Amino acid sequence: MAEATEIRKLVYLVTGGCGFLGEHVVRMLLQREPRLSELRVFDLHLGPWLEELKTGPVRVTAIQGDVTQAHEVAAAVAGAHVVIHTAGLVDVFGRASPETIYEVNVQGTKNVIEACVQTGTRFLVYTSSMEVVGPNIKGHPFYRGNEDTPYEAVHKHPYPCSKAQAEQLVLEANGREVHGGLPLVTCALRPTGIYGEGHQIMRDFYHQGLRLGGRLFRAIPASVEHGRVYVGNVAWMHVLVARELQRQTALLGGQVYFCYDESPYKSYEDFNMEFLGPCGLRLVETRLLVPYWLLMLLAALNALLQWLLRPLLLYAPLLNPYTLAVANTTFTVSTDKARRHFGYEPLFSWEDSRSRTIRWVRAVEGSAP
Ligand SMILES: NC(=O)C1=CN([C@@H]2O[C@H](COP(=O)(O)OP(=O)(O)OC[C@H]3O[C@@H](n4cnc5c(N)ncnc54)[C@H](O)[C@@H]3O)[C@@H](O)[C@H]2O)C=CC1
Ligand SMILES: CC(C)CCC[C@@H](C)[C@H]1CC[C@H]2[C@@H]3[C@H](O)CC4=CC(=O)CC[C@]4(C)[C@H]3CC[C@]12C
Repeated sequence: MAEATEIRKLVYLVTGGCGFLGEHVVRMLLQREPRLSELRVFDLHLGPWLEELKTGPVRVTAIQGDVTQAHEVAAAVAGAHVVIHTAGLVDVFGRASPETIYEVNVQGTKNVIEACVQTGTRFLVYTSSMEVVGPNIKGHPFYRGNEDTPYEAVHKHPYPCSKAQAEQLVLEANGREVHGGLPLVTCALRPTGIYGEGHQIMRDFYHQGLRLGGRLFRAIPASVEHGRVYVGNVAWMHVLVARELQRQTALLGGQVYFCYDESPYKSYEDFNMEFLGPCGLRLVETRLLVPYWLLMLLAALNALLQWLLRPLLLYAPLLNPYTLAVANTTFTVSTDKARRHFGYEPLFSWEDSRSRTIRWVRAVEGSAP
């Protein structure tokens, strides 16, 4: 017991700690970071599940706050050794304005960096995204690429633009002098499409399938590969990189890493069927009935309706020209950079990731959409 208290001396802050990924990072830190003494969970909306975490050996501090408010961020960061910045506005459906997306994702990240500099926090891990690379607006495939694969990253949509800007800010901040005179050490993780327990879009597809009598209709050719990674492995990568950033500052500082695991390369829809299939849904082949030009037309119509209805109501369906382009462009990664740099191996096998996700979808079954 005395030993455990002796080694527990680190304070971590997780921004966005009540989100889909953030919750997994929080739980993973509590399970797998033995040097943790205090875990600060910062989010705009705090989850009630945080209460159950307050009984363990680590002090869990819930902080309701907004990353766009510099003073709130600085107060939360003060005294933390490590910040894991996952908070972000994940919106590719036109729910939020481009200004709001920029404010949260870019200004929020600037506030986190400045708070580290002002208060003397030295280690910052940023949750970036595959979207900072692509798919680009030209629809070029990125086929099993790695962090060094050349790719023309051209964005127009506010979400990837904001993530790319924020990532650049984080990487440029590496080496800046923080309060106390030591250098800031930063890195960025780029998950591909995350799946697993708590994944809202998977839940949406599941409920949509139930409404359609147990069927989903294929929209994207099976040959288009879309990179996916299990949320538990993404969380594990965050925990590991945060730990190793403190030990190997020169090697890891200023680096980017794709998040990867053993999840198979498949199309977005075929991949979802790995979980939705065992829960009773089937994917109906409709390629001949719904040609791609018709999907593009529907997506454009959705965008038009969104614009027309905006003064009256928020119309934000899953299908729009951007989501169609992302789903319809091959983007997969194949890399071992995280293994080489900080010894990352996925914690959950594909079988584990799959069965955990299926179990969660089954539990969602009774819940309202
Ligand atoms: N879901 C995915 O497939 C991927 C997500 N990412 C990135 O991972 C991170 C987490 O994403 P998810 O967990 O999927 O999203 P999420 O929406 O479930 O979680 C984001 C969290 O940030 C919080 N947040 C939003 N605005 C905030 C603000 N102004 N101040 C404080 N907290 C705020 C939200 O309340 C939420 O709890 C994001 O940065 C996202 O860009 C990257 C790649 C893929
Ligand atoms: C019937 C349609 C054509 C299918 C629509 C599926 C889309 C809603 C999703 C297909 C690909 C997803 C995105 C992708 O996984 C990459 C992402 C990374 C992020 O950082 C945030 C989420 C997302 C943009 C993700 C969003 C949903 C899709 C567009």
